Amino acid sequence: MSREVLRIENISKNYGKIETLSSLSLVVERGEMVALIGPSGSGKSTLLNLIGHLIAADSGNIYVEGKSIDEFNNRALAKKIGMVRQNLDLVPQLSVINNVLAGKLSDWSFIKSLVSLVFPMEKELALSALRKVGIEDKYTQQTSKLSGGEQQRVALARLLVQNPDIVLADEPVSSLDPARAEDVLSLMSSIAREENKTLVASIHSVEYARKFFTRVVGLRNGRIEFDMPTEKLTERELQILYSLEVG
Ligand SMILES: Nc1ncnc2c1ncn2[C@@H]1O[C@H](COP(=O)(O)OP(=O)(O)OP(=O)(O)O)[C@@H](O)[C@H]1O
Repeated sequence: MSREVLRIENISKNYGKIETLSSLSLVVERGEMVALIGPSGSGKSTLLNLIGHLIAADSGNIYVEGKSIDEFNNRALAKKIGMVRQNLDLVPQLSVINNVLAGKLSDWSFIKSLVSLVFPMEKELALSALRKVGIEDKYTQQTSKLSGGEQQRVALARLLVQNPDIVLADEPVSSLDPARAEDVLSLMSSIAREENKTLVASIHSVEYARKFFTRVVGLRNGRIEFDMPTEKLTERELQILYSLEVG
């Protein structure tokens, strides 16, 4: 079986006159952990949103396991791709367990989904995900009452229940203090490794990119500046990537 899970071919995306991504191509193989780094505004979130099919490209193609992303319906795509975003997309008024089970919604009928809001179904599934992320004891709590770090864990547990092959994460730890950020990243990368998932995440900290990812892609002005195994990354590439343009 081919190891290629994601192929991005000549993707361009403009917002008005701003060229956000410019004929960008990237191939990702199963099990890779790819960190997208680059200055603010370089196009990291836009790229992730395109792969997650939240926005459409102006031109170019994206293939998931060899099939064009446009050929997947929402349910089929949710089995392949899951996303954790800055705002986490959790429903604050719901209990932790109901937010976790939302990862299963694409599999369930509308009625089953509604009933599950009152009587959490597949409780064991949700509890085992919460156990993996270390907050099983909080399952009945209202999600809004949890700390930022705990809410990140709820989002990770929801992802475990959704169980997609490819995990996209947009700044997954930007709102956390360093100790918690390391905790969440280490959890995320060990889950990805154990379950042979593919991880593509935008990350501001080069230090975290080095520590938790196998491959690093540097974006600047919507183009790939470099793409290499993390251990090969040197100060020189970083200086060019983050240097300010004058004039
Ligand atoms: N919905 C939008 N409407 C207009 N412009 C947008 C929109 N989304 C992104 N852009 C522009 O596209 C460029 C790239 O934004 P993007 O959020 O992808 O960058 P980023 O690398 O993720 O930045 P950051 O690290 O600050 O999150 C920016 O110039 C931004 O202003």
